[in-house]
Amino acid sequence: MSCSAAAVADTELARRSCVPCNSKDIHAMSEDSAKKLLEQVGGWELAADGDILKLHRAWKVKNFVKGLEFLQLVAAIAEEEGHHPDLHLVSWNNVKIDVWTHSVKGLTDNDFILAAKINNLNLEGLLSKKANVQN
Ligand SMILES: C[C@H](O)[C@H](O)[C@H]1CNC2=NC(N)=NC(=O)C2=N1
Repeated sequence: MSCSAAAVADTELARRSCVPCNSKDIHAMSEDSAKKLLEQVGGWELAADGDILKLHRAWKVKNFVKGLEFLQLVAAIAEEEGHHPDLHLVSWNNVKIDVWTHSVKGLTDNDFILAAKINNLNLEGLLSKKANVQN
């Protein structure tokens, strides 16, 4: 059985746990570091919000209720990890998620760990078949 490099890397990040964001040792990473880590979280892109770098991904879901189910799954991971993304359900069937570390106004490993864990969710039955290339 073959497995893509991205899928393997996703799993490595997904096995890690987020660390508390209020530590003094936590700093926003450079854009170059973020670009390197981005290769390990398929489907996510970097988005600059003013000076703040964020991770962004969008999915098209079957309907509004399936979108809410999706967000509940993400919320459970966020609570487990103590790291919380910005969640959007837009125009009834578009789930959009931004992940960033509020305390440092930028990206940390926590954001990539969370993105990898979101990528590992089983979204069977939730996504629109037409519009999603990945997951
Ligand atoms: C104490 C605790 O780690 C912090 O309040 C957390 C909670 N969740 C968080 N989530 C995100 N995305 N960024 C934060 O800075 C953050 N802070």
